[in-house]
Amino acid sequence: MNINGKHHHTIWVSEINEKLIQVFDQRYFPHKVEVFDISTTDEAAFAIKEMVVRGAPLIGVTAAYGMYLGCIEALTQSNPDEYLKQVASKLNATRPTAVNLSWAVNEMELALKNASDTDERVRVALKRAHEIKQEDIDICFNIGQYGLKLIQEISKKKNGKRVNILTHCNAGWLATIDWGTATSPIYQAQQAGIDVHVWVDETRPRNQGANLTAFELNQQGVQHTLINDNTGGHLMQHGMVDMVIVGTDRTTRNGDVANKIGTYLKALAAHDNNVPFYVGLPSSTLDFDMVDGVKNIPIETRDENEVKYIQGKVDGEIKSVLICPETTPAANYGFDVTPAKYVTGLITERGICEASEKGIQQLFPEKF
Ligand SMILES: CSC[C@@H](O)[C@@H](O)C(=O)COP(=O)(O)O
Repeated sequence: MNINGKHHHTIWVSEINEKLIQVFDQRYFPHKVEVFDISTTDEAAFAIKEMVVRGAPLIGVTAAYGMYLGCIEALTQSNPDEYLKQVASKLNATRPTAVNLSWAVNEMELALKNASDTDERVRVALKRAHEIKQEDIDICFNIGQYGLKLIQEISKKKNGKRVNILTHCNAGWLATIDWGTATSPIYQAQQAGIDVHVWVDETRPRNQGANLTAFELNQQGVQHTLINDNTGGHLMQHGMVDMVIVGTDRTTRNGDVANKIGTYLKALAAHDNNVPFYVGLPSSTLDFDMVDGVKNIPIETRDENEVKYIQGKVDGEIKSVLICPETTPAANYGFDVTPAKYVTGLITERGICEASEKGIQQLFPEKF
């Protein structure tokens, strides 16, 4: 999608140096558009952990390129195989909830199995990382095609009147490579000429809705309104939300959905008000080995200062402001799990299915 009218992906290999991976530094959007350089595996791990890049699919692709950098670093190691294993563990340990991370590292390890020597490994790793990146673009486009049909149906029912969609956090193109998951249907609806408007949850504590989703919708010219995190229920009670679309960091084989903290409360409000609640996801976010997400999905906890301070622009400078007594302790759970029974459907690259083992199996029989 575009920034200031120019098409970009969220991650790319430098045109002048094949050993340099570059990303937008998402810690500073919307105030600054800055590029962050990743030329070592430590920098790749830092970028994921510190949320220079974030969003499950982009975390996965960054880890894939991290493995490629690992293959380059392994060239000068006495035990390259052992070194690469350590790189895989280091990347896997950066963020626990998004399963795309371990999925991508595993895909890279599978591709590297057949490489004959360390030089060959570097070539294979770069090729596979490029493929994973391209696959994500195609997958997100397809999610958009299926999701578009849902928006078209609502638009038709409303005789072309504005379709109001609520989203939480950022499952937009900034969380992927292009298109996004939750936003892909929205962008495609906009391109199809549908009158679409997005309620953007600010998404405390890190405000990915305010900082990222509002930024990217604004850049694409999609009508949107920023709301604080507690507003969705009220809007739903008053018929002001036609559907909810969110992303996910891990969805279990029975359809339980882990996503940014606060998603569960939106699902409860949607359920109580008969508002359809959809989840857009690539199959790399499906954890086919796990059931009972509430019990089993590891939930990331982060630094309490993310809750105690708010980052914003003051007099032209990005600053953090304390919003509570300095000694008040804060809890910072990054994600919650919405049980499958509250999910109307999963929008995947292969179509839309029920959030259940049966529904997922119909689309991905080879995984069962
Ligand atoms: C397509 S992105 C899906 C999810 O990763 C997204 O909704 C989300 O919760 C992102 O959380 P973040 O902590 O910003 O990485």
